[in-house]
Amino acid sequence: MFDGKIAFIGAGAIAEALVAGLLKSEFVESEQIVVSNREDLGRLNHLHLNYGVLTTTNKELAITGANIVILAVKPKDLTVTIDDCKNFLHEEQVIVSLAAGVSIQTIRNLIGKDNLNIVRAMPTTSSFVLKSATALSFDHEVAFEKAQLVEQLFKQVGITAKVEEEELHAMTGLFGSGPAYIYYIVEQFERAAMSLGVHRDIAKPFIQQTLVGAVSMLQETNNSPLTLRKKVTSPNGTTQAGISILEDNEVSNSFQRCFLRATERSEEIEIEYKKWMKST
Ligand SMILES: NC(=O)C1=CN([C@@H]2O[C@H](COP(=O)(O)OP(=O)(O)OC[C@H]3O[C@@H](n4cnc5c(N)ncnc54)[C@H](O)[C@@H]3O)[C@@H](O)[C@H]2O)C=CC1
Ligand SMILES: O=C(O)[C@@H]1CCC=N1
Repeated sequence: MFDGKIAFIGAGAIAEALVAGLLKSEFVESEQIVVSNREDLGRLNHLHLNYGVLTTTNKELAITGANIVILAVKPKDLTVTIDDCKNFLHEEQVIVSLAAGVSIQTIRNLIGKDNLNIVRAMPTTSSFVLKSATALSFDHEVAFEKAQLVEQLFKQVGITAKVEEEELHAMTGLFGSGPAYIYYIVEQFERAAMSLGVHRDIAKPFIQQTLVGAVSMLQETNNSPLTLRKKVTSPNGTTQAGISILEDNEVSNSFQRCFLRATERSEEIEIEYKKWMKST
């Protein structure tokens, strides 16, 4: 149990997933969380009504007294957001940026103060159900106990790994975006089930059980995905026929290109920011 205050700046999808997860884990109580965003009062009301957290559009109110400040805005909004927040940020706090691709150095420059504790975290929306896989990267200046606190926080909502900052690009392209790739596959199952005449009420639990079953097999047997796939695939059977279509269409290459492109996009965001910083 944490007895301090957490401020979220940005009230979108990932902020909600983290708020829900942290409350579910009982790491904090709702009065210890304050969520702020620019102007969307509907969004703040939603969070207040559903989670009981404090909400405000006033960033000074949100940040004052907070031990942990989580920047949960899109990379494109980070500059303006930090500009609004920087007067209230100080070295006693730990500042956690969730923004894909924006480096610690850039964040430090935007805030324009020394001795800040800056951490980058790349959680997933599965924080909502305490199943995030969160990559963490710590600035060398982060005090030991602050680093521990951040790690403890993200461990409440899933698993964590500490990585070098350069590795965050790949961790973002693979795992930050990861749930979306899985949902995309589920969408394909749903489409096919519908067109093949499987009733929606049956298809939905069957698709979910197929995913859960496969994940449990990976977790609970010591078998590789290839071994497990081979056990499903009978010679000249249905699975082989299905997989042959994926292979004919180079779906494996498409997946590799997808992960690479997502990783590159994170790198591009970093470069775009650095260029922009130089030009101002
Ligand atoms: N959605 C996801 O699965 C993940 C997102 N992230 C990162 O988290 C950040 C937020 O992503 P989402 O929650 O998906 O975005 P979102 O668009 O759902 O939410 C962004 C929030 O920021 C607020 N905002 C925008 N400008 C602001 C300002 N000047 N001051 C205060 N609030 C402002 C918006 O009102 C909105 O509530 C992004 O940088 C993204 O890279 C990281 C990991 C996973
Ligand atoms: O799509 C994005 O840019 C963010 C980062 C990882 C997940 N969502």
